[in-house]
Formats: sequence, structure tokens, C-alpha cells
Amino acid sequence: MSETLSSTPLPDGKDIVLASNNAGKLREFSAILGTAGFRMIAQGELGVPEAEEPYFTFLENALAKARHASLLTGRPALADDSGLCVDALAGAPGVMSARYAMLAGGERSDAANNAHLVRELQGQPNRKARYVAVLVYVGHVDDPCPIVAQGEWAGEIVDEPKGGNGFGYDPHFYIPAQGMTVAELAPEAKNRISHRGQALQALLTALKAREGAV
Ligand SMILES: O=c1nc[nH]c2c1ncn2[C@H]1C[C@H](O)[C@@H](COP(=O)(O)OP(=O)(O)OP(=O)(O)O)O1
Ligand SMILES: [Mg+2]
Repeated sequence: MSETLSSTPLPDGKDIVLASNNAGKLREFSAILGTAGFRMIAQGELGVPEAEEPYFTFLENALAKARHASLLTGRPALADDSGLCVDALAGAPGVMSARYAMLAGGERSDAANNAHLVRELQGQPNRKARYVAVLVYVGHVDDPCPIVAQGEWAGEIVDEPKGGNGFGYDPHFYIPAQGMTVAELAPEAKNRISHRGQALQALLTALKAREGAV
């Protein structure tokens, strides 16, 4: 679908621009939000380029991405800044998760990030980690009251990748309660319990309350 940038919000207010270029996130967003009566449009479909993510907190980067998409489209926008925080690495790669290998001189890809992670944890017995997702919704670019929701999901980093679902660090993120990596989980199962799934449910509740729908 090709549309041009628009400066007019749609009348029913149900169209939300997803301020992300990550195909894995977009799949998960659409699966959860599509059933909740909102129409989602990926920012790429509206010609919105990647935003700068210069900050050191998920919250600030998510807000920057949401505002950027809303500014360029004139529509409400929802952004997700997320990442992997590893205890033995003092919370790294954290907000740098997407650029982890690149910042060490490698390329920007999931494969390079995963290889770098395994290298950094060589000989490290403490494997505890968590995924963090911070979602920010803005009704318009100057929204003084953005909706913010956060989710966290605890797991352990395994050297051996397993599974073909999901994206990013999922083949190396093992969930003891499920006895498998996130990439081995069915997509619906991941969406029910993941950091992003939890945050999206909270965001939806707040969004519906604001609309007077609940
Ligand atoms: O459920 C997840 N399963 C696996 N990996 C994940 C997940 N959630 C975040 N991650 C990783 C991927 C990426 O390395 C970084 C997000 O970085 P982040 O800047 O928020 O996203 P991005 O640049 O890929 O897309 P965008 O900024 O356009 O939304 O954390
Ligand atoms: Mg990003």
C-alpha cells in the first residue's frame, strides 16, 4: 500500500501509526492490537524514515520515536523501545541492543548481535537476563500526556541457538518456566507473556479508558 505523508488525523481516531521499522515487532503489534479494534499502519507505509535514538533510557527513545512518527504523519503514534538487559554485563546491551555488534565494530544484524552476546558471556556462569519493552503512545506530536507502558520478561542466555520463531535475541533467550527458548515458543504464546505483550495489554487498557470505551 502506498500513501503519502498526511497532516490530517483521520476522523475516527482509530488509526495508529506504529513507529517502528522492525518487522518482528510489527508482527507482534498487529497480532495483539488488530483484535482490539484499532487499525495499525506501519510508519514505513507512510514514508516515515527511522528516527534518531540518541538517549540512554528506553523511555526517552520510545517517546522520541513516537513523536517523530506523529510529526511526520499528523496521526497518533505508538513506539516501542526495547532490548535485552544481562545481569553479568551490568544491564548491557540495554538501549544499545539493536546496535550491540555494530558498536563493537561489527555489522547491524540480529546474527551479529547474537554472536557478540555469546562471546561476551564466554566463561560467565551467571546467565540471568531480562527483556524490557517501553511503549509510548502520543495522540499528537505535542501531546502533553503520552501513555506509557512497560513490560519485563526474565530468562537466561544460552550459547546454543534454538528455534525459528520470533526475532532478535529470541533463539538465545531461554525461559525456564516454559523449558524452551522464545524462538521455540509459538508466536501466540510469546505474545501472551512477553515483555511486549504485557506492555501492550497495559497500554490498551489505558488507551480504551482514555477513549471512554471501558
Ligand atoms: O521480543 C524480542 N525478541 C528478541 N529481541 C528483542 C525483542 N524485543 C527487543 N529485542 C531486541 C531486538 C533489537 O536488537 C533491540 C530493539 O531495539 P529497538 O531500537 O527498540 O528496535 P529496532 O531498532 O529493531 O526497531 P525500531 O527502533 O524501529 O522500533 O532489542
Ligand atoms: Mg531502533
